This record gives sequence, structure tokens and C-alpha cells, in this order.
Amino acid sequence: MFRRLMHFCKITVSASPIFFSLNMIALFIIALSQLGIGYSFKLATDVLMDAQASGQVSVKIAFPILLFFLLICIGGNTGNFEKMMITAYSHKAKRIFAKYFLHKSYSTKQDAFYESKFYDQYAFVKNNIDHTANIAVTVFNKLTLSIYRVILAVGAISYFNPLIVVYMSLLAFILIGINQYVVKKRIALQETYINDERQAKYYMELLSSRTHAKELRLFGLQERFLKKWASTYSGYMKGKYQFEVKAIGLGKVAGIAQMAMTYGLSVYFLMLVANGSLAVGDFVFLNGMMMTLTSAISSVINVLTKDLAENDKYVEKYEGFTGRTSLHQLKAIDDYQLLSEAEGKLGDFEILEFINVSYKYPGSENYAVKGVNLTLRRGEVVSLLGYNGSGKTTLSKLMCGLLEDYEGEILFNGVELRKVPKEILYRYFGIGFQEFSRYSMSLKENVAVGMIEAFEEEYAIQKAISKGNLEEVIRKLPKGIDTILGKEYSKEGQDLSGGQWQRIILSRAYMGEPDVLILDEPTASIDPLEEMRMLGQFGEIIGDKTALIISHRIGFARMADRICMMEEGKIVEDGTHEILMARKGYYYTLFTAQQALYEEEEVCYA
Ligand SMILES: Nc1ncnc2c1ncn2[C@@H]1O[C@H](COP(=O)(O)OP(=O)(O)OP(=O)(O)O)[C@@H](O)[C@H]1O
Repeated sequence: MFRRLMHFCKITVSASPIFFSLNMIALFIIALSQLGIGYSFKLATDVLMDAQASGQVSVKIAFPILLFFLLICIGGNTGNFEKMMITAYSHKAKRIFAKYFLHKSYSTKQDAFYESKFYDQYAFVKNNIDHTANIAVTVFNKLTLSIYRVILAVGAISYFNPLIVVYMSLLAFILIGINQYVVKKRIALQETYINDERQAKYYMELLSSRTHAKELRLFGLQERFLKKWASTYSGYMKGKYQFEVKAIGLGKVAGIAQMAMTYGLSVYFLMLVANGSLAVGDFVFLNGMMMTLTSAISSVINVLTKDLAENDKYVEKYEGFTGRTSLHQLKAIDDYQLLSEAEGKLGDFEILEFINVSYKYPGSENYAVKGVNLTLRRGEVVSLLGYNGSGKTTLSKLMCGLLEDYEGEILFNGVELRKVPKEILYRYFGIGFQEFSRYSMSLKENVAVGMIEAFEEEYAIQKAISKGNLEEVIRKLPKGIDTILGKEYSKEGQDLSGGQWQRIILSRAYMGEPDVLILDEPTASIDPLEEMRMLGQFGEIIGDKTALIISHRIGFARMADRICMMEEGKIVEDGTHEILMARKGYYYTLFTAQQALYEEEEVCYA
């Protein structure tokens, strides 16, 4: 645990070594001024005792009073300075840790996100990123100040009687025992409830988010979800509450033991004063130092047994997710350099081969894709057909390298896909998936994200917009391509229809003219006339590019060079329209059924 935390601290310190050093110096000055204040009380008491004995107040009283105010002033101002230093370097540390987390989230294998255990860890790290980044700052600040105070108080007390320090150490053992018990229990409790907590947050999100508002009302789901939220929430809150009551009780026991031992010592000092073995001024100073030492010892113990152990949980999870980071890596990310410096040495896209590829989602018993052999050559347009759940989307995600835990081989220009750096691989693909992100940004940016390297290139954006036939949508928007989409974060934001969004997704896929297009149900929300127009222009849009089109619409199959039929994760038919029609298999049935439907429709309209 200590090694992990030390490494973590090193990173935090490296965020700003100057602010850190100034902070350490400030803490020492604060601790020293506290000791000095105690000493000024002793001096004042000595002068007052003399005055009482001689019946005359000496001018000497001015010195301790001046010293007192001077130290108060120094301590206070150094405290303010120290807060400034903390704010400065904790801000820098937070930025580094958050950036590294985001970088890791992006580069984590997509497969992992389908696993509930991984997602729990991910959610934990994400929700606690600020706290985690702040651990080294707050905990080590507290620890350093307490250690300074302990050293100075022990030095001062030992000057009078070293045995007092031994006595105070006993107190420390009691506190350590109690703290360790509470921390262990608290960590165990957090583990137990993390899933329930996530579930409760999920129900809360369902009940309060804009995305689900419509369905909740239409289907009258509020009460059902509210009940689910309430039972999950109260379940884990009850456990938490019971534990907190117990922890507070134990804390009280420790507090009483601490008070009894400290006040016992004060009574002993008073007896020494009474029999003349201790001067009143020395008593005042000793008593003050003892109080300082007691609170500093409790603070050190709290940090070592409670704060560190509790916070180690966050650091462990953070490291569990991001891996142990070197200062060099962090610096690279902080400077916006990509970790992978590999160059695109793959050349133009030529061929993509699936050799006996199978894939199971994490935690799933069944294969979503099973023993697939498939070749996609440059310039080919392949139509992928099949029943719901037959594995088409999974196959497309494997193709572009999103899913990596597959069996068999996927070769991109002869190179194993997993070995191609993601930043390079993704540049080859223009992707339009069924589930897509609707960014609360301008329409232009929503298109440009399709090829981040061309984000600023007006010409590339305009070209993609034109291919997706977005001009007509843009004309109706108040600020044209600069209109913010969605009202969630912008007062002037505009909502779009499902079909209009789908055109944006197509433009996004065309952005930057990628070598390979993967379109999953590209016209599912598009009206029939627009679909017909799209089909008519599709050949021209694709040009000499390669494309995999997943669609239940037979129109796409007709214009494809090849058709692949999937069933239960396998490719059961693969060939041209003519070959598959002649086979009179699944494709034949699907084609004739849809053709008959269109003919019927035509009769009806006639
Ligand atoms: N995230 C996931 N976790 C576990 N199983 C999944 C996941 N996504 C899909 N599956 C399963 O994998 C199989 C293939 O799903 P896939 O989405 O690839 O089918 P599809 O042919 O694209 O379906 P559709 O036509 O409905 O889009 C299905 O049995 C599905 O239940």
C-alpha cells in the first residue's frame, strides 16, 4: 500500500515541484509559529508571576505580548500562502490525473465495457477522479503538518521530561487499534454496496434524464422505476447507516480514552506546580505542548491508519484501471502527445481478411460470431444481411478493431489487426453505427468528429455534408452549420428528427474520405423517397472506396458487388445476387418476399 501511495505522491509532486516545496516550507513555519505561541504564553506567565510576587508589572510583559502577535501574524499569513500553494498544485495534479484517466478510457478495449465488473471499476474511478487526484495533496499535507507538530512538541516536552513522551505513545496504540478496525469495515462495506449504488444511480438517471422522459410518461413507468430506485437505495443506505452509528460509537470510545489520559497528565502537572517542583509558566507551556502533541499524534495516526488506508482504495482502483503510470507517460499526455508514436506504415487499404474468427461477449456463454471466413478487398461493396441477432453488428465491430478479444485471425493488409495502433487503424474507417453519439455541439462539429485529423478543414466538412445530403437540413437551421444541436446545454440549441440525425451520421462516416465505409442500417430512420435518392447516388458517393453495408433493405444488396448472409454468428451464404438467387436459399427467400411486398405496394398506390 505504501509503495503505491508513494508512487502516487511522486506523481502529484511532479505536477509542480516548486509549489510543493514552498508548501512544505510554509507548513514548517506554521508548526513553528504554533510552538512559539505556546512559548510566548510561558514568558507572559513568568512575567505576570514575577509581577504578582513583587506587586509591580514590569515592561518586560511587552516582549511576550509582541511575540504572540507577531507569531499570530506570521502563522496566519503563512496559512493563507500555504492554501494558495495547495490550490495551485492540486489543480495541476487534478488535470494530470483526469487527463490520464480520459486517455486510458479512450484506449481501453471496447470489449471490456461489456463486462459488468469492469464497468463497476470504471464507474468508481470516474466518479471519484477529483477526490483521487486530491489524495496526495490533502492527506500528505495533513500528515506533514502533524509530523512537524509532533517533532516540535516532542522536542519541547523532552526538554522537561522524556518520560511524558513514552506515556503519550501509549495513547497512540489505543487509537491505532480502533482506527484500523473501522477502516477495514468501511472498505468491506464499500465493496458490498458498489453495485447497488450504481444501480440506484441508474434508476435515478432513468427518472430524471431528458432522454427517457418521453417513454416514462407514455408507458407510465415512473412509479415502477421509483419503487426500484427506492428499494435499492434504502437497502444500501440502511447498511451504511448502521455502520456509521457503530463507527461513531467506536470513535467516542477512542476520544474518551484520549481525554482521560491527557487530563490525567494535566492533573499530575498541577500537583507538581502545587508542591513547587514546576513553575507556573512551565506548566502553561507544557500543558499547551501536551495538547498540541495529543492532537498531532491523533492526526498522524488518523492519516496513517484511516486516511491512507481509505484513500488507498481510490488509488488502487485508479491504478487498476489506468495501470501504473510513469512520470514520462503522464508528461507526454499532459503535453497532448499521443503515447503511440507509430507511423502509418500500412499504406492504402488493400485487403481485410477474417480467418476462422469467433467472438463471445465478455460473460456470455454463446458465440455472437462463429468461425467466420470473409475477405473484403479494396473497392468492393459488400452487403451483410441476416436475422436480428445473427451477428452482423458484432462482425462490423470486429472489422474496424473495436472488439479485440476474438479467436482466429483478422488481417488488415496482411497485418494482424490487434497489432495496428488504434490511432492509425481508425483513420481507415468511416463508421456509421446504429447507436451513435449525439454531441451537444454545432452541426459542423458533429460531422467533423468523423475524422478528427480533418476537424478544421472546411472543404472536407462541406464535402461530407454534401455526400450525406445535409444541405436541406442545414437550410432550415437558424445558424446553419454552426447551429448547436440539442437543447440540453445550449439555450439556442435545436433538436433534430431521427432521420435528420441519421444524415449527420452518414456525413460523419464520409468525413475525410476514409478508405473503408462501414454502415449499419444507414437508412433505418430515413424516409422512402430520400432512401431511394440515396440508393441512386450511393455508387457515386462511394466511388472507388470499399464498403460494408448492413441493412435489411434489399435495395442495398442489389447494388452491392457481393452479398453475405449471416445466421447464428456464421456466414451461411456468400456471393453475387445472381449466384445467391440461383441457390434458392435464404437470400432468395428474403429477396422474393421483399420484392413481392414492393409490388403489392405499387398495386395499392396505383
Ligand atoms: N454487448 C453485448 N453483450 C452480450 N451479448 C451481446 C452484446 N451485443 C450483442 N450481443 C449478442 O450477440 C449476438 C449478435 O448480436 P448483433 O448485434 O451482432 O446482431 P445483429 O445481427 O447486428 O442484430 P440486429 O439485426 O438486430 O442489429 C446476439 O445474440 C446478441 O444478443
